[in-house]
Amino acid sequence: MIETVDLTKIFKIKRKEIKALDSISINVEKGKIGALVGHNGAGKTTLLKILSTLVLPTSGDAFINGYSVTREEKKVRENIGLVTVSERAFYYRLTALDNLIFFASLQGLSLGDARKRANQLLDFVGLSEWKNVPYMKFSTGMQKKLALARALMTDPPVLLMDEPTLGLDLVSAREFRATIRKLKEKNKTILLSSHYLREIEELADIIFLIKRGKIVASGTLDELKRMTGKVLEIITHEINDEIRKFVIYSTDKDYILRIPETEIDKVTVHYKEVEEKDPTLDDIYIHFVGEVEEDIGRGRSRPWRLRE
Ligand SMILES: Nc1ncnc2c1ncn2[C@@H]1O[C@H](COP(=O)(O)OP(=O)(O)OP(=O)(O)O)[C@@H](O)[C@H]1O
Repeated sequence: MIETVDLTKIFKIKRKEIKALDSISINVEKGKIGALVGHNGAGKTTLLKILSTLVLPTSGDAFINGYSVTREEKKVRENIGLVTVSERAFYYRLTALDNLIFFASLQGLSLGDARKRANQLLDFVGLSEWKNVPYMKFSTGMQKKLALARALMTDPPVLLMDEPTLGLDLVSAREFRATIRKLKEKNKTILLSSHYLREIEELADIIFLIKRGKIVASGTLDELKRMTGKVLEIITHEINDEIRKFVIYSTDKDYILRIPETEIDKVTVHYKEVEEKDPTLDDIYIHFVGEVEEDIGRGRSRPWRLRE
């Protein structure tokens, strides 16, 4: 299980303070997949780093299977596998197999056990054929698979993945998602961050929407859909700053917008056609997270009204 309680992280650079996480409380139950979703700089990586004991929180605490990241670092490390995006995480000249054996030896596995486990995991992530190839020849997809294999070397119950499919082609991303689903079947608890809403829709049991270090909404996809309500799909030929974030498609003459019913009273839109739809995760994201700059320098000096 993964739990955070009022987790706050403030970075201090010279005299400036950046609140990367602001009182975050989340919970991912055993055997479930949680997804962190938010803009660049929202705080997702910082949260994953705190959970993997790489960064200490300023206040609050986080627990991996009940072990505190601030007081029981060693126990936490035994319980987690971290999959990060850094390509420099492996030795370039060593083969995939030797890399895994090297890292396993750091974690205290005997050479025999490490070799056996490394071979099993290379098979599990689909890299068996490449096990004797130096890491420097690996594509991004293969690097990610190897990072996952390394995270699984000690068979940890909890996996933390920062953008696991970033930079992967369609087929590699699909394969990677299938592997993540297999891990769920093995009862692993997973927290991942992603920018790909389709991926989150496919994988996540619980979704956490983060905006500027705060959780602005969380729940299953169905719960978030209910919170967002119906969405109006509108065709209009006029656009303004208030509604720009809702545009999903534009032609020479028209814009197609999707605006949650609950927000329609707050904006001005002259429309030609309107149709009521169920919300997608894109609509949910725009509703709760929106544009990060949305409220900077744009005072809402008058109430916005829908006019036909
Ligand atoms: N070591 C650090 N020192 C100072 N500020 C930092 C540090 N790490 C992160 N930050 C700041 O904390 C905030 C959150 O960053 P974080 O990397 O956690 O966001 P993110 O949601 O993972 O973004 P991305 O999607 O771009 O990876 C940002 O404003 C970032 O600039």
